[in-house]
Amino acid sequence: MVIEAVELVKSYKKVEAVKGVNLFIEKGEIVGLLGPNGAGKSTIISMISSLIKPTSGDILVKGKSVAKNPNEIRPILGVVPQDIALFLEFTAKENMYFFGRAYGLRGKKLTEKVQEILELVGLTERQNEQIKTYSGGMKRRLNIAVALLHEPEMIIMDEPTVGIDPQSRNYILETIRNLNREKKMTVLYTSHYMEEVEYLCDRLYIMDRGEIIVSGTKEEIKGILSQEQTVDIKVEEDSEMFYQSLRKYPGISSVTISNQIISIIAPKKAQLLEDIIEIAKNSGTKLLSFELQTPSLEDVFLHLTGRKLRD
Ligand SMILES: Nc1ncnc2c1ncn2[C@@H]1O[C@H](COP(=O)(O)OP(=O)(O)OP(=O)(O)O)[C@@H](O)[C@H]1O
Repeated sequence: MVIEAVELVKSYKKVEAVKGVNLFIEKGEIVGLLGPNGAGKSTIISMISSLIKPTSGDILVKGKSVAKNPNEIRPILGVVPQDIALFLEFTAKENMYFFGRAYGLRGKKLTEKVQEILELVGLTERQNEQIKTYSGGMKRRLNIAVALLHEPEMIIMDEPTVGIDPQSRNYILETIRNLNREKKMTVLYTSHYMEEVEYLCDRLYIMDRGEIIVSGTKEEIKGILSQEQTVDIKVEEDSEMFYQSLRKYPGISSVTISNQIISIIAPKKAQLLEDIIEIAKNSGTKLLSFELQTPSLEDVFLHLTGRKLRD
């Protein structure tokens, strides 16, 4: 096991940011930590990387307590923070040399490592430009490159694709996949984008308000909704009465509305569509279409919390 968190708690004066979290990450896995803003993801990462101390509980990295052995643990982990931690006036290459030296790399080894990693994140061509001229996505790619310089066994990424262009986002996702497949890198990836976690991760933990609300493989998690189905109902005009009547339908666990599409999570039963048509008729609502969806991780979150991941 590379990481094990046991009954991890972090309290601030007014908030209990992490409330007794247990999680583990095995060697070679890509594990996702998925949750909305404020769920506690960054706090967990800061505790794993020994930037902040847990209020109680412990984190073991390869069996050793982070709190007791921070200096032994840092070389094992490459941490990519949410904020860009780079020198904007420097070129990408200069930034890499600066951080490489800070990690103790010198001479040929440093030169080779810098070039290898710049190639990996797709910045070889632009390495001699000051990074203040870079796009947000390129800066994030360099941020990842810096975290890989000391050849960590595991990389921990805190929402590395927030606010960047789709091309850089895809590049980052592919880079992580390749690192895992080709270099057997263990990865902890946090995000509030369900699609990214779904694409990348073998196993995941879904967090909300400081707690892990569900964990398992994607299939296991979606299996929670195996007795239910998601139906998108398109209506001619939004109707409060139709919406409220649907909410009262037996077994319905969620009803959300956006742009004339009402999405429901309801029990799988043959009569469901007929019942919806009846409810629509009684509330004078004209239905335009139905679409049955396979449940997504977003639906599981909605089912468990009654809220959307990105509310
Ligand atoms: N230094 C701090 N002092 C007080 N409260 C804090 C501090 N750091 C985090 N919190 C609170 O702890 C909770 C969890 O925050 P955290 O940043 O870990 O969430 P997150 O899931 O990473 O969300 P985001 O994606 O917005 O970073 C939030 O309510 C936040 O306001």
